[in-house]
Amino acid sequence: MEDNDWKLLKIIEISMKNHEWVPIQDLRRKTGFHEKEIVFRLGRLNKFKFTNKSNYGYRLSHWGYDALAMNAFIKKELIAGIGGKVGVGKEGDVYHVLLTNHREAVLKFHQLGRTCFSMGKRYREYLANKRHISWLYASRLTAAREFEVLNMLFPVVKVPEPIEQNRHAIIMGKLHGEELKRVNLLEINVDPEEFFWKLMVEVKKTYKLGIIHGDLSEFNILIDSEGDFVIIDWPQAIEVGKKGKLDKLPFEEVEYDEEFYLKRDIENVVRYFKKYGIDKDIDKLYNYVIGDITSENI
Ligand SMILES: Nc1ncnc2c1ncn2[C@@H]1O[C@H](COP(=O)(O)OP(=O)(O)OP(=O)(O)O)[C@@H](O)[C@H]1O
Ligand SMILES: [Mg+2]
Ligand SMILES: [Mg+2]
Repeated sequence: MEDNDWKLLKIIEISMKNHEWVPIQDLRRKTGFHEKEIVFRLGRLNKFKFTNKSNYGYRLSHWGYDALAMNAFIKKELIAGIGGKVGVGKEGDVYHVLLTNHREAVLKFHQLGRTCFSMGKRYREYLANKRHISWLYASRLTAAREFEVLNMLFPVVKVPEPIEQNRHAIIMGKLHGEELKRVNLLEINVDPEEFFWKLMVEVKKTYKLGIIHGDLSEFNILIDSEGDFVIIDWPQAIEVGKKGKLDKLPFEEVEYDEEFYLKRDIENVVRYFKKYGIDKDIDKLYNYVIGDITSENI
C-alpha cells in the first residue's frame, strides 16, 4: 500500500456518508487522480479485499475499515506488532498487540449488531441526523462509547487501561488471565467468598461513578493466576440517571430500567458463585450496591 492507496481508501470511507456505493467519477474528482491511476489503485484495493465493487461503484469492506484503523495506530507509532486472536473461537475480534513502548496490550475491533447497547444523548442526537447510518458509523460509535466508559472508570474501577481509540478499534491494557468462566478459583487458591465481595465492591464503585455494566457475567471478568482481575466489555454500559436506550439497528429509543439491568448483573455473578456453595440475596446485594448499607449481614 502506498500513500495514494491510503488516500483513496480514506476518500471512499468519507464518501460512504452519502453513498452506499461510491461512483468512480466521484473518486476521480475527490482524489484528483487520473483515470488510469484510479483504475489501478481501485484494482489493488479490491485485490486486498479492502473494498467491494458493484455496478454502482465501490464501498469500503470490513477489512478495509480494519486496515484504516490499524494504519492510524501504526502512523502514530503506537503499535509495533500484531499477534493472534485472543480467546480462540471468540466472536469478538480481539488481538494481542505489542506497543512500541514494549508493552503488551489488546486491540478490540467493534462490530455492530452482536450485543445491544445504550448511548448518551450526544450520540442519539448525532444518529437522529443520520438517516442512512451504516455499520461503519455504528461500530465506530460503540468503540468510542466503550473507550469513553473505560476512561470514566479507570483507574478507580478494575478495568483495562484505555490506551487509544481509532474508528471502530480500541487498544487497551492486557490482563494475562482467563475468563472467570474457565477458571476454578480453588485451583488458583482464591477464596470464592472473598472474591465474590471483591467483585461486588467493583460493581458498587462503578455505580458510584454513575455506570451500570449491563452485560456482567463470568464471561466478562478476567482473572489471572494471582487472583488479580479486571471487568471487560463495556460498550453497552448504562449511565445512571440518563433516560432512553438505544438498541440494535435502527437505533430505536426505548425506555430502560436501571434497577433491572443492575439486578441482572448482580444475579449473573451470584449464579456463577452458586457452584462454590455461595448463595446471596439479590435484593440485599442491590441495596448494598446502590446504598450505604454494609456487606456484614448479607
Ligand atoms: N483487556 C483484555 N485483556 C485480555 N484479554 C481480553 C481483554 N479484553 C478482551 N479480552 C479477551 O477477548 C474476549 C472478547 O472481549 P470482549 O468481551 O470485550 O468482546 P466482545 O466482542 O464484546 O465479546 P462478547 O461476544 O463476549 O460480547 C474476552 O472474553 C477476553 O478473552
Ligand atoms: Mg464479552
Ligand atoms: Mg460484549
